[in-house]
Amino acid sequence: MHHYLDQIYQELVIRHPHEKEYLQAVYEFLDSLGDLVDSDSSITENNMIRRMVEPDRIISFKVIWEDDQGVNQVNTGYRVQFNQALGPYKGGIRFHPTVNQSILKFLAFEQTFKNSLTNLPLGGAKGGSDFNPKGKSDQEILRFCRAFMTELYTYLGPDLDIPAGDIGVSSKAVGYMFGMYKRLTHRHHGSFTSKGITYGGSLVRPQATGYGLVYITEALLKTYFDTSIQGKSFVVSGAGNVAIHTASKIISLGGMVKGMSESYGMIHHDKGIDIELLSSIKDKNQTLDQYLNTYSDAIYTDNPKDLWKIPVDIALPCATENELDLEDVKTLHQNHVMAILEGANMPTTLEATHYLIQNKIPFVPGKAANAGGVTVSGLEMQQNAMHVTWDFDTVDQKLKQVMHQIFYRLHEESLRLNNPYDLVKVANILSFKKVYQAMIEQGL
Ligand SMILES: NC(=O)C1=CN([C@@H]2O[C@H](COP(=O)(O)OP(=O)(O)OC[C@H]3O[C@@H](n4cnc5c(N)ncnc54)[C@H](OP(=O)(O)O)[C@@H]3O)[C@@H](O)[C@H]2O)C=CC1
Ligand SMILES: O=C(O)CCC(=O)C(=O)O
Repeated sequence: MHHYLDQIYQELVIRHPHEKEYLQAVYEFLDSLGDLVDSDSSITENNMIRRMVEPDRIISFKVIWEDDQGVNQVNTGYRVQFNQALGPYKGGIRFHPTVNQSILKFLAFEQTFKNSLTNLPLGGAKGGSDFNPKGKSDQEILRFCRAFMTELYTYLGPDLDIPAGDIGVSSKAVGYMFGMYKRLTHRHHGSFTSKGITYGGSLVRPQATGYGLVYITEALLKTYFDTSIQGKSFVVSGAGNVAIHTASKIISLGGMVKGMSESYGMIHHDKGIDIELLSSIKDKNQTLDQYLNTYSDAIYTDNPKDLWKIPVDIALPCATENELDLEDVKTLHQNHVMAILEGANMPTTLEATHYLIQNKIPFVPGKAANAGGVTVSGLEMQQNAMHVTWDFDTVDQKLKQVMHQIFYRLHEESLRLNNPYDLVKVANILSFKKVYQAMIEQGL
């Protein structure tokens, strides 16, 4: 890494030695900026990058809620408001037992630069709690969401910070949080996205991240291979919001999804996953092995990593951070994978990312490939501000346009830099430039 950038990184290691996900995201980012720093001495003189890699603020609080047995439970809640140079803070809320400050800092950091790539006027944030919604009753989730919002609401608002959903935060949980926000503020305004359709949500928001990922996959296949999704085989990790909508869009375009996973296992169906069946298994809170009751020719294993051993044309990690490591990408490469695109945030380890770039396997990082979710969140904010509702096709077309714009800008820049197989570097450079310029112009 460039000496000056390495200095900044080493300072962060000393200040936050245990925040490995945050350090990983910052390392990947800084590692892309060397040439830019060499070409413009003002970047080192104004020291802006040092200010850019630390969040503006971290709000951390205790959440006390009552379970169904009447016992008080305690969790930790957070909101990391990373950067508001481009607009109000914006980013999802995650409920998962693994949530900690490091994970939310990495997600908020990534969100800042993802939002920059969309060209929407949005800053970056992320929040959440180590609360585990799995196995909780509806009333427990309601009580938790109310308690969480009671602590957080004062830091939110349509021109201040606008959360949305993420892992473990269903549209129901968003509704409970927004409902509490309104009780506390007496305001009904666009201070949340991924809301329900009946109270100001946007059509296409539930599908947006998955559809956006498929739109960018289409553009990549056309550009690098002059082909389409029709007849291509895929694996899609996860079986949540992003994965399910990714898989159903692929199938509707004539592609075949050969495998999907959850944290405890994976299902391989060589004739193509029946996504309606898989979704209904999920809706009934059943485990993936139930799929075999209908399709005895499918294979279930209790290791989600077996997914990456299935020979396919395209792999789409859509579950969680660091789920795709060096061994996995080597296996995919041996099996002649054509491209890998990140539906999740930072699902690929640093070593695996380097391997893909070195071996010229087209790879689109999450901050570009999964920007569809926040894009439609931006469109939801626009509709709320204008008090209008757009139909499905209108929102879908706008989403497609933004995703294609992101991809073609990255590709063009990669050609300009003579390195069409390093879209990580160009995503970081392009997103950096806009945030940097906005910070300079506002004297931040
Ligand atoms: N929702 C959105 O709009 C956006 C989401 N993202 C990112 O996409 C990813 C998925 O989010 P989302 O779909 O909303 O979350 P969900 O909670 O809806 O789904 C997550 C899914 O991933 C599975 N999973 C978790 N860990 C693993 C693992 N190690 N291997 C295989 N599967 C696993 C979960 O299984 P189980 O239930 O067994 O834990 C679950 O099926 C996250 O990285 C998120 O930050 C990015 C942009 C926008
Ligand atoms: O819609 C949003 O505000 C953010 C979505 C999100 O959390 C993400 O892009 O990771």
